Parts: sequence; C-alpha cells; structure tokens
Amino acid sequence: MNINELTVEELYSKIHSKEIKPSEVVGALFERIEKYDGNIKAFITLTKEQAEKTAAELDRLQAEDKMDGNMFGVPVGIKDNIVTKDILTTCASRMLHNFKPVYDATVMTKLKNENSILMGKLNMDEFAMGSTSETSYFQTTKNPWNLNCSPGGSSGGSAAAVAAGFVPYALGTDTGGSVRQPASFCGIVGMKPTYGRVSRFGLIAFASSLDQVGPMTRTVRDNAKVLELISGEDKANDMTSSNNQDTDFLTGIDKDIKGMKLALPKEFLGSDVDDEVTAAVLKAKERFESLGATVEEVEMPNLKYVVSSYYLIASSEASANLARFDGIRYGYRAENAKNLEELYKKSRGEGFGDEVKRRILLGTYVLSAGHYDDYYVKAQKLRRLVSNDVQRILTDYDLIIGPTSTTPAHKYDEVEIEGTKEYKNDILTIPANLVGVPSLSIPCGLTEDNRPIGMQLIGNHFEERKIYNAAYQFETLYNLHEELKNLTMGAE
Ligand SMILES: NC(=O)C[C@H](N)C(=O)O
Repeated sequence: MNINELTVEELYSKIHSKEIKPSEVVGALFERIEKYDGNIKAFITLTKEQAEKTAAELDRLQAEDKMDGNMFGVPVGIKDNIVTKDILTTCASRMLHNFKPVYDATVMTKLKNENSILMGKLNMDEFAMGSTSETSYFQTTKNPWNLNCSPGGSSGGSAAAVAAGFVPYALGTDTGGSVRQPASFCGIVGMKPTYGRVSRFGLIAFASSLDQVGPMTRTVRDNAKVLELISGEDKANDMTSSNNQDTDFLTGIDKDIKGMKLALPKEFLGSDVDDEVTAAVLKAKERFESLGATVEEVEMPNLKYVVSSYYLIASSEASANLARFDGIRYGYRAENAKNLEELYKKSRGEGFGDEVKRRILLGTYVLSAGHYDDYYVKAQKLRRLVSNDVQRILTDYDLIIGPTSTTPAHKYDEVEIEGTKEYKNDILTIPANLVGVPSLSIPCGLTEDNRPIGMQLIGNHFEERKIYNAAYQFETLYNLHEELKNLTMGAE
C-alpha cells in the first residue's frame, strides 16, 4: 500500500478500520514532501509540528474507538489566502509576509471540526491574481508531472500538492478559474461551487462577487465529500452564503445518466483551443454518449465578452478590497517614511507586486467618476448578457460541457507569460464565475507528452449534485488517477 496514492475515502476508511494510524499517514506524507517539494515548491508554510501533535492525539482517540468527524485523521493542504489561526497566511504577497491571523476561516473551522489534519499552506499567485503561480512573492510552483511546466494558477500550489501525493485533498479558491484551470493542468478534480454555496468568511477577498472556495481532489467522489463538509449557510459571518440545505452530493452519485442532455457550445472549441484539447473533449463527448447521454452543439454568442467583463469587474472589486492593506494595521510596513501619506505610498508600493498593482490601477481608473459608466457599468451589462446565454442553455439542457482551459499546462520555455497576454486564456472558466453557477473540472485525457487535459461540467445554480453524477459516471470510463499511477512523475 502506498499511503501517498490513497484517496480521501480510502484513507478515511483505513484509519477507521484501524489498518493505519493517523500518525503513519502524516509521517508518510511529510516524508514525500521533504523528498520532492524542494523541486515542486507547492508549500509556502509547513505545519509539521502541529500536524504531528494532532496526529498523535488522533492516534490515541483511534485506540479508544472515539473516531469522531468525517475526515478523522485525513490530512489537508490549504491555499494561502484562506486564514488559519496563528498560522502564517501570506496570500503569496510581501504585503502579508508576516501575517498570522487571529481566527480561522469558516471552511477551516469546519474541517478542523471533522478532525482533518492541516499539513500546511499552499503557494498561489499573489492575491490570487494570475494563472501560473508565478506572481507569488515567494516561489514559483512547478507542475509535478513535468517540472518544466506550470501547474496553472492561481491555486497552483493546491493542485500540485494533490497531484504530487503530498496531500489527498486541498482547498483552492476560484475567482475566474483559479481552482479549475490548475486542476486541469495537474490532472486532478476541482470544483468551483455555486456562488453562496461555501462561506467566504476568512477568505482574503479578491473580487467579492466572484470568489468561491472549492475542493481539489483526485477523484470525483472525494470532491463531492469535501464539498459536502465545507458548504452551508454561515449566518453569523457571510451574508452572501445561501441557506440552501441540499448539500448531500454523494447519495445517488452513481445513478446512470441515460437521457441526460448535455450542451457543447461551439464557441468552446474555437480557434484559440489547442488541437489536442479539442480532440480530448470530442473523445469525452463520445464517452458521454456511450453512457446514454446526448450531447448537442449550442451557441454562446456572448462568450467573446467575458474576458473584458471579468477583468474590469474583478479589478474594480480588487481595488476596493485591497485598500485595507495600508501598512498601518497589519502586514508589510515600509521603513523611514516621513509622514503618513508617504507611509501608505511606500508600504503599498513595496508590499504589492506588479500584477497586483496593475489590477489596483485598472480598478481604480474604472471606478473613477469620469469612467465609471464607460467601463464598470458596461462590464456589468456584459455580465448580464453572458448570464442570459448560460441560463438560456440550461433551460433546455442539464449541463454544459467543454474544455477547462484552451491549452494544457504551458511549458515555461515555450510560452512567454507576461502581463495581460495570459488573461485571454481564462475565457472558458470565467463564465461560471460571472454567472455564479457551479463548474467542475475533471481530467479527460493526456497530450502526447503526458500533460493532463481537463474538461468542465457546468450546471445551473445549486445543481452540483447533477454535475457530480455525470462526472462520476465519466470517471468510470476514464480515470486519470488510476492511469497516472503508472506514470513516473517529473519530480521523481
Ligand atoms: N483568480 C482567478 O480565478 C484567476 C484569474 N486568472 C485571475 O487572474 O483573475
């Protein structure tokens, strides 16, 4: 048995049947992290001491048959923009390089209550702004399957850690694709839930009308299980969290999907999409048909507006949210400032990286009195048009399918990743954020040189259950987690 390859469900049941102890699991995972994370660089902070202490306590409870909690003894990695009490939470920014929060995010509290063990905090693009994990102040994460490739971003550390066998599951966050795109690049399963499904309390805000926390796992069932545990209304702390109580995603996950109606927008396979990605998605279409679903081509004419709409809205919200980092209350404070204004300017100037500054500048401009109507209001109107497209399709169809990303993981030496050039690659993930609907990325193929390819399943608001059902059935025909066991990771 290789502990590093076990899924959440396998680990949970082996711990429950006392086949393995929580401390053995934690030991095996840290051993692997110590061996390979020097190359992959998924973690910003390891919480080894606390994890070992918690595991020892859980060993004792296991011996006494007091195994409470749906994640009893199962380790987790958390993206570094989700606050963890007394544990460094940096957002991969110099601005928060020394920030130790005094409270836990709701999702963290929930996982702790289920007796999951925190292994550490995972690298990301600075303040979640980026798609390659390169804008991190600390380090660039590498794709475990090919160290010359990006793991994607912004939750690149979370995706890499799950793919590399460092943790069986991780939490990421998705504002414009940040869970799904890295999941697709690293060959794992990643969910952007319905807006409001998961509490945002303790998620350091980037764009509040778009942000959602989502699970990253190796299997569809694991993903559904994690989402069940982190979702739900958070009356006290997040008024945008929904009171929708239908959070049972596992019951009926294996029912057949005969007659399910899937829509494939023709714009999702447009000219920007890599040939190998197109081929993998068309193969996936055939697999769905062999499961008894129908797949029809549809139109999403307003897809061409999503990138502009997203970057205007997200940057506007970011410029407001990031105003709180002023060098006074917490985080980075510049030295030798002569007066208050200079302290603000120097702290923000030195604390934020280029990409974050670019978005703050753009957002501030867009929201300024003279330009608000021209840009912000227009962007909101485009958001509505996209929403109308998606709603129209989902009235006639159960789910929308398509590629997660236009390309597989980029090779660092082939693509020059710079500034706004990479923005356009988010075109396929952004619609779900603008509309607020759930979207899951699952592996659907490999390129000739063994880079994973991901496919998205987009459902209507609060229809995660339907997505998981279709994805689970798909996984019975194509399970990359099993295939990858036979591959040698780039890091090995
Ligand atoms: N945060 C995200 O969801 C990623 C997106 N590429 C962005 O830079 O905004």
